[in-house]
Parts: sequence; C-alpha cells; structure tokens
Amino acid sequence: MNPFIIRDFETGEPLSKQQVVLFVVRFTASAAAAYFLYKYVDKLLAIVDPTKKQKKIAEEKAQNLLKRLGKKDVKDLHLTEYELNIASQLIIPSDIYVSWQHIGGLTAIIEQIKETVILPFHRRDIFKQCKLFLPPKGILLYGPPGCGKTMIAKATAKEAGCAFINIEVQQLTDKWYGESQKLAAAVFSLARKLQPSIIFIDEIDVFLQMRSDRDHEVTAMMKATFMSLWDGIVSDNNSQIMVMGATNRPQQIDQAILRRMPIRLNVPMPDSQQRVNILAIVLGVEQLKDDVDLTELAESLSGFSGSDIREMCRHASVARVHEFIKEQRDSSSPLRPISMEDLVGASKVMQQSKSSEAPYLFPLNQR
Ligand SMILES: Nc1ncnc2c1ncn2[C@@H]1O[C@H](COP(=O)(O)OP(=O)(O)OP(=O)(O)O)[C@@H](O)[C@H]1O
Repeated sequence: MNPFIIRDFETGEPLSKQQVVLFVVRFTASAAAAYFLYKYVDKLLAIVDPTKKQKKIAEEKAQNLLKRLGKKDVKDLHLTEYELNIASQLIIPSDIYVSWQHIGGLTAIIEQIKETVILPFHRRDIFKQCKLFLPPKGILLYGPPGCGKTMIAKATAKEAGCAFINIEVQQLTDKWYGESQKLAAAVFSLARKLQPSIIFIDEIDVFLQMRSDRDHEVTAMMKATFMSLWDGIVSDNNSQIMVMGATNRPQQIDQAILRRMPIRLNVPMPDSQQRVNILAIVLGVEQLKDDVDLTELAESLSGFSGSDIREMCRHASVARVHEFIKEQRDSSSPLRPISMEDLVGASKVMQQSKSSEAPYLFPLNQR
C-alpha cells in the first residue's frame, strides 16, 4: 500500500485531490476555532478571576528567586500554588545589602542575636548534641519607628545565610482569595522546604489585632492555623525555622503571640553615643569638612531616631547641591565637602518638623 496516498478512514478508498483540500481546510478551520475558543475562555476566566494574571507574575517571580537562592531545580521542591505565592515575597541573602556594619549603636542587641540565632544556625552540628538547648523559634524586635528593627532582621538573615520570607499581613488576610488559611499554612511549609529560613512579620501587632470586633471567622481560622504551625516548629528540634516579628506597638500584641516569642529585644531610640555611631556610618560615604564634630552634633540631636539622622544627613548633603546650582558653577568642578553648618542647618529643619510628631510612649517592659 502506497503510504503517500490518503485514504478514507471508513471505506479505505483513496481520496481525490478535492477531498484532500477539503479535509485540510476543515482541519485548519477547527484548529483555528479551538484556538480562538481557548483564548476566549482564557479572557473570560481573567474577568471572573482578575487575580489570575497577578498569580502568574508572582509565580514567575518566585521561580526566579528560588533559582537564585540556589534551589536549581525548583520543580523538585514541588511547590504548591500557595507556596509560590508566598515565595514571590522571598528575599535572598545575596540581595540584602544590610549587614552588621551598617547598623550603628546597637552592639548589645547584635551580639545577643549572633549568640542566640546565628550561632545555632551555623553550628548546628555542635548544638544538636546539646539536649537542653533549643534554638529560639520566635524573636520580637520592638521599639519606636525608624530605629533599626527591619535592618536587624535583614542583617540577621544575611549573616545566617537564610531565606528571608517577608510576610505582608495583608497578603494573608486578603479576602478576595478567601484562602487565608491555605496561605498561612504555605508560609510554614515553604519555610520548611527552604530551611534554614526566617519568617519575618513586620507590624506583627496588626496581624494580631484581628482578634478584636473586626475579626471574622476566616481570619480567626487563619490565625489558629498560623499558631498551631508555629507550635509545630517550636517542638521540632530539627527544624531550622525562626519567626521574627517587629512592632512599634508592643502593648497591642496578643498574649498568645508574645508567648511564642521568648526573646524580646528592645530597639530603643539611640542615646548620644549611639547617635555618633549612626552619624559616622551614614556620613561615612561623603566627604566632610574638618569643622564637623560628630560628638557635638550628636548631643544636639536628642529625640532623633536612626531614620531621622539619615534624613537629616541627606538634607545636609543636598544643601551643597542647591548652592552649587545657585552659583552656576561649572559641572566639572567638584562638590564641596559637607560642613558643620550644613548639618546644623538640616538638624534645625528636622527638629521643627519633628516637634509636631506624637511621642513614642509604650516600651514593653513598662506595661
Ligand atoms: N541603628 C541604625 N544605624 C544606621 N541606620 C539606621 C539605624 N536605625 C535606622 N537607620 C536608618 O533608618 C532607616 C529605617 O530603619 P528601619 O526600617 O530598620 O527602622 P524600623 O525600626 O524597622 O522602623 P519601622 O518601625 O518604622 O518599620 C534605615 O534604612 C536606615 O537608613
């Protein structure tokens, strides 16, 4: 039988040229119809579920991050849709620019973290033999805004070489998905697959406030899931997962969560010496005039957080640029170094805007 002759399926008779053309036309038309139908249904689904596109973007982002984390074959991790969603918020250690030397004036806290968190991560071999020691599974960083809590959390992840799962509370409580519980579970299952890992929850008080009147069933269930999974890592000696929370309002944290965070570190407003250290770090990247006296400057900055100090230095640095432009100087000539006058001027401007701010009143140990 000649294989190049096309025959009728039923009768086995050879098809005429006309019949073959008709067959090809019909076949192409049905393939095109199927393609357009698929496109139409896809569009329809996008209208019914507008998050579909976002989910796809999140998935691609997650795949890329996981590859860069060193998980070459992401498929082997068998991540669920929910885990991929959480993984899109992943921060990998090599992308974290903050390390201990960027943090000024918090030496005691940094030492404590090195001892209680980093060392057990790094020297697991030795700590495993120590039956009485369980690495902490919950750490709370609390204190006024802009004093370095987020910096400490990121530097910890960098130094420990951990995957840093940055949870945004809204991501878990997003009512559109209505799948908060599955997402909460995915946080822990992903952390387990990627361990060693740190789950970081900024504004952890917001996460817990939901036990109030506004709380509704779905959120309450998500929280219950979260707590029981957290307990799971606490009781598992082999897990290398830690939950780190940060808050400006420690007094609003639910007792159930506080119990799960046995290490509570107060990250306070910097004192005068700490302000000198922060100034030295922040201004370390600029040229300073000889008249700059960091100790004198630091003394005048009472009530300034690390973030205020950074903002003040930025103002002082920009003042030179404005002067440069005003004087219509040639752009090839260098900017002059920052002077004490620039810094004092900038601190006065900051002081004025700060006087309208509400003070930070609630350290945890004074409740
Ligand atoms: N101790 C510090 N040393 C150096 N820079 C600091 C310090 N504290 C704060 N900063 C500067 O302020 C910025 C904000 O700090 P960070 O986000 O860590 O504060 P935070 O305590 O987490 O604030 P919030 O509670 O508002 O989230 C940092 O990016 C850094 O530029």
